[in-house]
Amino acid sequence: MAALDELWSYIEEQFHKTMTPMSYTTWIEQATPRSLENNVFEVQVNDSLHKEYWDKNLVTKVIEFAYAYNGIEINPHISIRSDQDQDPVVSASEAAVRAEIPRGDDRLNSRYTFENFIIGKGNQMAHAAALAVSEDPGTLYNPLFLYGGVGLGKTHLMQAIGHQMLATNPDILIKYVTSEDFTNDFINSIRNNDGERFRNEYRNVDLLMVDDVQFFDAKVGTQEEFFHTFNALFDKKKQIVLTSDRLPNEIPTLEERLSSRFKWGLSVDINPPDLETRIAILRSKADNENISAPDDALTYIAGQVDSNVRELEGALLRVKAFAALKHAAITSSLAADALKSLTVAKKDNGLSIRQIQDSVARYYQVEVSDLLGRKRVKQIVMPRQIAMYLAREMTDSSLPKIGKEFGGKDHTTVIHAYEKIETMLKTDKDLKNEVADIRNQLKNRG
Ligand SMILES: Nc1ncnc2c1ncn2[C@@H]1O[C@H](COP(=O)(O)OP(=O)(O)OP(=O)(O)O)[C@@H](O)[C@H]1O
Repeated sequence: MAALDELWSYIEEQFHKTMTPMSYTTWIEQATPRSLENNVFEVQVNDSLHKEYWDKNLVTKVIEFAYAYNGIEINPHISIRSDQDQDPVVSASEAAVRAEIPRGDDRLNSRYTFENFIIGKGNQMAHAAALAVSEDPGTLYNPLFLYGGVGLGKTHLMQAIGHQMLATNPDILIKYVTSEDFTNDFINSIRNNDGERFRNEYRNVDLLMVDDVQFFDAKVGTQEEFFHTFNALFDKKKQIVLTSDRLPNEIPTLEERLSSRFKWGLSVDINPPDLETRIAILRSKADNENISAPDDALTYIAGQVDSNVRELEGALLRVKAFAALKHAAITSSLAADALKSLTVAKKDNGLSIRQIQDSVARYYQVEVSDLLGRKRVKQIVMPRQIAMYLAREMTDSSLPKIGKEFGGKDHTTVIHAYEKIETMLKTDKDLKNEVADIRNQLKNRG
């Protein structure tokens, strides 16, 4: 093991000297050396994209470094770690010294940099793809197509590519537009009879970023114009980055020739962040904005908003404003007060936590007192977590209230139960059916 650790330290040191801090964080810090036997050097990485990058760009260097270190020729073998040994949530800014980023295109948001992007399970592949593109634009993945739900960081990652490319070479030309801007520019160019200026503006850039291509106008030849823009840039090996809320072939108004081109490069999705990542995002946001908030308050907020980072950030700002109004420090109970109206949703009227506990206990043939107790046997832990999950899903109760009604448990216990069941429901069909049964029983209660 010692030989492995020492070799890895040496390799890390060499990469540290030669890579940008952000690349080092993404490619090296997120990799784990596993073994060194018969000169086969096993390294584990997060996903197929990291593996591809390693195989293409880093393996040869590792061989060279190892040879320089002890004169032995090793054979690196890069494998993808399984889901269980994932090591998510990397705060990029922790490890990376903030790169000197010159002022870029005025339309770029200065906050949307790689340094400000928190990497977690849902976005690590998209992040790695974006970083790879910024290091090697126009060749590796062209176009890069980022897709996923609302407010999950697609625009942020896309603009981070722009910032990073400008940081590497301030002379490059970049352009960021939404698909609607493109349409308007095109229509205006026809109206003003200056098609040439329009074409110059779009076809002479090194990086073209088009946000929200699901809104591409189906009329007035816009898509035809974009088709020619795309071809012109692609032929010159200029990088194109696109975002959308879904895959190209799922956009009904998108012409087939565009949709097929959009798939030429790499399409990568961004999924909602898990609890740990949400807390890390809030912590980074709080630090950046000098908001003093204890961990449990951030955990509480992260438990309330789970599928949209923009709303998550909004919730933090709301708590901050509420604290200022009350002249009070931020705590988890203040956060609960501030966010009360967020949790009052369209939920089943009049359903109590007690009714949920009764139904779940009956369904799994356990005692309600077991659900409220602290026994850790599997036959009880699962129904208890399911009951907490349903209490969160089907009532307006706050997390602390749910915790209290489950025998005085902490709200973090409720959040963990919720997250666990939510994750399991994605893959476990039996559990899905059971939870659906209980929901139906509760809905049809007489
Ligand atoms: N992983 C992350 N780390 C830090 N901030 C993030 C992260 N993901 C999203 N954000 C922040 O969340 C907000 C919304 O992100 P963004 O606008 O990029 O989302 P989007 O996916 O493009 O949304 P839309 O579908 O509405 O276009 C931004 O303020 C962004 O900085």
